[in-house]
Amino acid sequence: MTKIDQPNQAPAAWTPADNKGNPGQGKFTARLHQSVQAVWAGCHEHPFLTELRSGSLSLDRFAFYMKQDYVFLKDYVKMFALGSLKAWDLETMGKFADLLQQTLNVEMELHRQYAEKFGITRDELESTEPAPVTLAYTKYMLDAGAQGTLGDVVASLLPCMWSYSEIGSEAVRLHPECLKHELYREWFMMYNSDEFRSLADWCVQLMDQLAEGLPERELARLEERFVTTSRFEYMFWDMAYRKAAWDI
Ligand SMILES: Cc1ncc(CN)c(N)n1
Repeated sequence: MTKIDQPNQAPAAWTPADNKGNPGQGKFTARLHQSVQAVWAGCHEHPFLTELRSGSLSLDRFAFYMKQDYVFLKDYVKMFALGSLKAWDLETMGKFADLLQQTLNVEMELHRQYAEKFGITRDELESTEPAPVTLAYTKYMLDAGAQGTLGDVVASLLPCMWSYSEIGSEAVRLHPECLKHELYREWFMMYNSDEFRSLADWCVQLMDQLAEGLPERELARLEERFVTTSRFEYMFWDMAYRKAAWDI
């Protein structure tokens, strides 16, 4: 397995372009990973995730997360539609179309079944009002995708896949006790699965392909997308921990 096939670790080191116009070395995703080190570390160490790993997270906090995540997923799948729309080759168009159908018809059904184990009904999921952070995150992502190129779609989506894959695999590797909780273990198994890892892998590789040969101005915009949605990932954990809905 090459480094790039392991989305849970940063790909080979990145050096920026110099001021004589020479391009930087290494993978663009290494630069992205470096730029969010502190944000992702903040996610790993957020009480929502430390308590989820130890099994001490309260069920009402997790239920809040599940409901907001359902709202999130509805817009997340629309990003796949945008990916298919903005791609130029049939293979990438097909991959995004498959992801759309898989997520909409398989993963969201699994989410509904999993939510039932926490006493959340399907009606409750469907009628969940987006909390401010969920709304800001999903609308930012959809706007970035709608206004931009396929690179913007992928840069905005990448933290969703890559950070969750890293969270799932690091949890199981470093805190195997996370698999002991009768309800939360399923969550860790999903994000530590080979399927999820290969999805994150694919997205990392696509990002590097799309970044190849782009001028620094465009790379900087893609980096900004990636950093922004990474920050939203952090805020999503924090929102769920605080159960931060509208307070007015
Ligand atoms: C907020 C959020 N971000 C990412 C994922 C992983 N698809 C998720 N389920 N929810």
